[in-house]
Amino acid sequence: MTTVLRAVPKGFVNTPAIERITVRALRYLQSGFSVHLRGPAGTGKTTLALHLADLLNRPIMLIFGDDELKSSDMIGNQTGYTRKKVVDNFIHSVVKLEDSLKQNWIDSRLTLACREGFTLVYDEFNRSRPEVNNVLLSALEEKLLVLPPNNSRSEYIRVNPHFRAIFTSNPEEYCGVYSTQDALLDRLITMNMPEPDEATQQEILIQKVAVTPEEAQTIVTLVQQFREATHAIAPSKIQTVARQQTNADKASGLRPSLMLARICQEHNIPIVPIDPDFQEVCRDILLSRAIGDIAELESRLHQIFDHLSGLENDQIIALPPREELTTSSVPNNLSDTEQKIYTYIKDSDGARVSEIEIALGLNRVQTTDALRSLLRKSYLTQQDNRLFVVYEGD
Ligand SMILES: Nc1ncnc2c1ncn2[C@@H]1O[C@H](COP(=O)(O)OP(=O)(O)OP(=O)(O)O)[C@@H](O)[C@H]1O
Repeated sequence: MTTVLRAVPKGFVNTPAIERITVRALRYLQSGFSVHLRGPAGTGKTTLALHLADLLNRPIMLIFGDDELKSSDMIGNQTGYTRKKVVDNFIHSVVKLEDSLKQNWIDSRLTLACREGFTLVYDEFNRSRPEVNNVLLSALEEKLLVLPPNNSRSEYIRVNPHFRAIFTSNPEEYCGVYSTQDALLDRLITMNMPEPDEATQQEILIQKVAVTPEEAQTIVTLVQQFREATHAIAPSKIQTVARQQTNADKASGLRPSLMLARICQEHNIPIVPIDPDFQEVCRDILLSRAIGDIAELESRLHQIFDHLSGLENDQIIALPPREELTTSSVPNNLSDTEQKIYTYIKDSDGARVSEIEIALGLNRVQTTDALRSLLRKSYLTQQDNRLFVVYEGD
């Protein structure tokens, strides 16, 4: 069954940068041209395509590009037939049978959109085989959609003047993407959608996930810095086969930023770079998206946590030598677990989360809860993945 979308895309965030591209695209569509939004994964192409389609105020037909897509999925096909049988038994001894078969044609999405003047959104159209997209050539240029030969109906339909098409695509070096025929590209106005600027990404996080502007800034900056750091790790390495195996390093930072913001927001995880829970979510979301040695990536990420917490080497509050310590007592407002952890870290001159767990026989939840509380009360600080006691008088 063909579904016609009438829904208004929810939560579309407009910023000056998005507004500029929207206005340009709308101009081209209003002048009767089809628009093609091209750019890396996660830059907001599909969201903008649906927003533009909504602004055109016509029903929307949505097609997703796919290697398995066939021409018949685009234009339609003959499904089954109607059989008419007339039995003439006026004279009982003579039986006359008249049998006729009529095949039924069912319009598919492109045909319906062309016939009715709907807006077609063809998402990631270059994931379909190029020959499948050939049917679009005459529809876009001559405004005729050619149908398979059939005796009972016209072999083409005139494209309704309200018909518009909005295409989106990822760059050709992406896995599973075909190069687009020049003839099709020549009929479209292609607009490159770069990575949204930081202000746009922050605004999307604030409006979609309801994080504060400071939290949005922390997330967007962290993701951005991590992407820059991992691109810088070993450019030569990234040219290798490994690069072709994943699209992650080519994708925008917007999607991981949205994931981070949503998870932290929904699970009350403080969006602060020194928080152990926040760091774990960051590790889960970011490390798998980068290429390179996992230990090196992790160390880069921790440098960024330190940097954003103001704990970079040159900014770290120097811990005084032990003999100069002004107090060795344990603060008295701590829970039992916090006291144990505090004492252990103090006695061992700093420790990693995993060392604390093993030494004190605690599980991850107990440890991170206590560490969060100690960090919040400013009894601990973090440097290069290790926790240290902050002594009175520092
Ligand atoms: N202007 C916007 N307003 C609200 N959300 C947005 C906006 N732009 C992008 N997003 C959000 O960012 C994420 C990625 O956007 P989208 O899916 O449109 O990107 P895309 O470029 O089509 O990605 P892909 O190439 O992987 O399909 C989505 O969660 C989307 O909701």
